[in-house]
Amino acid sequence: MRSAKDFFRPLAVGAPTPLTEIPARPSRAIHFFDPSNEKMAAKVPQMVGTVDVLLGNLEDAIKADNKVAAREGLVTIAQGTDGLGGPQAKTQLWTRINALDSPWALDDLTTLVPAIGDRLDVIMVPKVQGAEDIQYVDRLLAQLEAKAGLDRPILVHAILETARGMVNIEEICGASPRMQGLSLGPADLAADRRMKTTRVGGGHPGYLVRQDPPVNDLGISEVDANRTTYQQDLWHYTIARMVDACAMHGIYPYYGPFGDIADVVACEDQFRNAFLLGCVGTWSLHPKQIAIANRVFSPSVEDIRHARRVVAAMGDGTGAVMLDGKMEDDASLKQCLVLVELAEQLAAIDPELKKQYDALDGEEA
Ligand SMILES: CC(C)(COP(=O)(O)OP(=O)(O)OC[C@H]1O[C@@H](n2cnc3c(N)ncnc32)[C@H](O)[C@@H]1OP(=O)(O)O)[C@@H](O)C(=O)NCCC(=O)NCCSC(=O)C[C@](C)(O)C(=O)O
Ligand SMILES: [Mg+2]
Repeated sequence: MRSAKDFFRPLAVGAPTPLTEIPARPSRAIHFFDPSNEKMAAKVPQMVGTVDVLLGNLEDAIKADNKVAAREGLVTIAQGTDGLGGPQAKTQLWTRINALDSPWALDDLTTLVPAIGDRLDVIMVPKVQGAEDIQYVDRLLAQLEAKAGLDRPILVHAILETARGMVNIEEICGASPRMQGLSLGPADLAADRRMKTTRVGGGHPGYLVRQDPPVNDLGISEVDANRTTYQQDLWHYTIARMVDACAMHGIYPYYGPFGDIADVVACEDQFRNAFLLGCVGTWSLHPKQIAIANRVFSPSVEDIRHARRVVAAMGDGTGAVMLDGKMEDDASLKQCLVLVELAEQLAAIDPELKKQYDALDGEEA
């Protein structure tokens, strides 16, 4: 563990000073593309400005034979695409490097940082097991940033994909001032936990609770298979744990992948559960998931209307008032302010959303 006085010191001479606060940049959809896939790569320039984050994936889903092509493709795309990546860009540029124990991770970092370090906002590290993985990347990035003369630290995002990573979640979040956030890796995590699922995220029809049975005159249950069942969320515990760990450390939780690309309805449900629990965004694997993520992770106009009314009704923010038959007080005001602040951040980059929220301005509180 680093002492508090050293925590915000650069880990290499000449490396940029770590940030004391992680900027709340909109990142509703982190859209994955394979930089070695010509068709996908060709779509990147037209996606800039339409999605909050474009992520060049180098890890799983990239064939072993294409690992070098993906890395080089990402460099070409980052260098040749205007408006992509960097602190002022509307669309951030992230990458997911290969796992730290793979033959590719070191070359990923030593190639990308000198070539496109000024464009790369966040590096996603897969299969993080504990603070030691983050600390390794932290020091190496500092050395590479110093060598490349970068003036801004590249942030780090961990994917939770192992039981050990989940158990060590708080120490992972607090391992470095570079830590930007966490994502759920449901497929690897399920395998590591030996869950009996075969999907990439989403629910399972077998994970359910069933309505109580009818009871006969003697008070004995009559077993009836045709009772209503309610499918439960397999990921509730994991997401809730991520949200707490991130909130405690001032970093951001994200859902992750939803592999049933065709099922846009269940995808939206899963994303919304994560939004309501505190996540700021999710992954998009296919272009059609971007609009779903943008919709779900932007507060609705109705929520903002209500939140603004509570803010207005609460005056100096203390005490209790009645609004529409409900009690509002300091704590409900704080919840409303979370939504109002998020709406302001999103309106600053999303003109369509800004128009919708601005239309509320004339309404009476
Ligand atoms: C699902 C797939 C195979 C369907 O790909 P497709 O070609 O069959 O789909 P399509 O509907 O036919 O595509 C229509 C058009 O969109 C393009 N397209 C399609 N996808 C994209 C994209 N992402 N970005 C940009 N363009 C895309 C595609 O090339 C095509 O272009 P065309 O009209 O010119 O022919 C494809 O979308 C894909 O490969 N997506 C990315 C998958 C990925 O990144 N997986 C890894 C993340 S999940 C994960 O790793 C798990 C985790 C966290 O580790 C753990 O839980 O453990
Ligand atoms: Mg994985």
